[in-house]
Amino acid sequence: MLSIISGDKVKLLDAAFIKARQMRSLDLMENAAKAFFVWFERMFSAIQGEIFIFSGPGNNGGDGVAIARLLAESGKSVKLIFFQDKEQCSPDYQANFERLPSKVKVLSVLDFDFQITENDFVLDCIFGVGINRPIEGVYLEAVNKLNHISCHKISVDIPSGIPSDNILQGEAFKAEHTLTFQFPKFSLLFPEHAEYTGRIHVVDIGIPDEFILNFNEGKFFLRREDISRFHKKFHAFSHKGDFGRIMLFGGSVGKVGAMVLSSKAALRTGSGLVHVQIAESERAIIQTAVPEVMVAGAQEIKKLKSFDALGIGPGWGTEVDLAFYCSLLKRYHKPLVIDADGLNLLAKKPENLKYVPKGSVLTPHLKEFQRLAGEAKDHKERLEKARSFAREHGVYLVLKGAFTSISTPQGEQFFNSSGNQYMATAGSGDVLTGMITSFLGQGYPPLNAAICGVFHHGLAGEMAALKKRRGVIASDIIECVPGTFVELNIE
Ligand SMILES: NC(=O)C1=CN([C@@H]2O[C@H](COP(=O)(O)OP(=O)(O)OC[C@H]3O[C@@H](n4cnc5c(N)ncnc54)[C@H](O)[C@@H]3O)[C@@H](O)[C@H]2O)[C@@H](O)CC1
Ligand SMILES: [K+]
Repeated sequence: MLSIISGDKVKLLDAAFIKARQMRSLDLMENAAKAFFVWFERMFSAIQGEIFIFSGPGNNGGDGVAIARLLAESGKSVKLIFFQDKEQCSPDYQANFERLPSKVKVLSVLDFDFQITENDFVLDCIFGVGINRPIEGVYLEAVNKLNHISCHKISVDIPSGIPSDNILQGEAFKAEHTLTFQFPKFSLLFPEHAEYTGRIHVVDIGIPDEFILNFNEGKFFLRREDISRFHKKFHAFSHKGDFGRIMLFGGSVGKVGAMVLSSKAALRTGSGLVHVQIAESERAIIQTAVPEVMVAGAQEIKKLKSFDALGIGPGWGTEVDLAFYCSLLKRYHKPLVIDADGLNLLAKKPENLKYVPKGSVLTPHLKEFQRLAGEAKDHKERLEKARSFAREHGVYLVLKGAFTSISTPQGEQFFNSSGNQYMATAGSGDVLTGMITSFLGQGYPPLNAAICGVFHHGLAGEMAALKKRRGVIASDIIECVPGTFVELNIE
């Protein structure tokens, strides 16, 4: 798992690592430039355009100069455009400048005509995590011009102008791809910056995760290779009971589809037995749509404790009898999952939050979270609110969206890397509720259930989108859930 650390700690991290390894900062810059070069070759080997590298005065600019050398040595046509005289640039920038081969054409931004064509590349190495104020003057002029040119655009470490841990003030470079070193900078995960970052790629520059952990501030980035350790192992002697008995509450008149999706997703995630509690008139629908599901009667509701996990909310409606809801929460003492109308009902009467069993998983989308915790001026503040909410109520808060975050009662935050925009479709959230409830019912601790649910859900969305793109619907995501276990090699 990658630690996400703040920009001002990056310098401390670099210094500590360099000291521990008895290397030079220049060597670390070389690692970064090489990592970029390898990635670039892999991504764009088929495109033959000219490469324009815009280099600012700090070490981000220094990366650009080192990259210019590597690309030129591999036979590419490279122009380096600088903003400050060499003497005013960082020492590692200067050292790299001395090593530039003569075939790299070097010119001041003041003399550059911005003649760049569609097949060409612009590498944005103007500012990295050292940016400390909005860009202006010659930098702003260049960024504005570049943002109006159509070509391949890549930001190195972070799009220039975006502060590493805050919301952008003013303008920034708009990239198609951002190649970030070692871990994603926090602000790359904010929806406000999506039009600037393009696709985000993380490359290793040789600092081990364990080393970065020393500087961790409780934020983690979840990648594919991290997921298997959160899974429970089952064996040949495992029986239906081991895979859990769960009950889902929801599906009011006209919204039974939400329960169809949740219950199917739970079964596809591995649940042994799934009961649903739905409006009386809708029973035939669910039993036809999902014959594997059982409809709960008064007996099951009475014996709530015999269920391994509950999932509350998909399509429930807000007309639910609150006394019934509170009695569920009060009678069930194990972690459960609350989504959709289950959350809306809590937002209406926040005093009922105290009945939510500790360790439960709440899965609001941005609007539902706003109803629960109030308005936030931006995503940074929203994430802070999510962290406080999880702490205050002793729950795991899954804030859904791109880079879904999971805030824990201990104050940590995990950011998911799977998924895509095509999953923003009706019923996608109901699928996630079914999946997390399923993992919880299979005996996963709540954090593991939330992490596995969120990651597999996103991966299923990616798999569904391979053939269907914006035509993906929630049922397609469910169909791809089993394939995610195969893909991640989970038994
Ligand atoms: N471990 C890592 O993450 C590594 C980072 N490296 C690179 O180093 C970068 C950080 O380098 P620096 O700390 O030198 O920072 P930057 O390269 O981001 O630039 C900072 C310089 O720009 C000036 N500046 C800041 N904001 C400005 C503004 N709005 N207008 C004009 N000037 C402004 C500062 O006074 C300083 O001189 C990273 O983003 C990365 O690209 C790599 O070289 C090596 C390893
Ligand atoms: K940059």
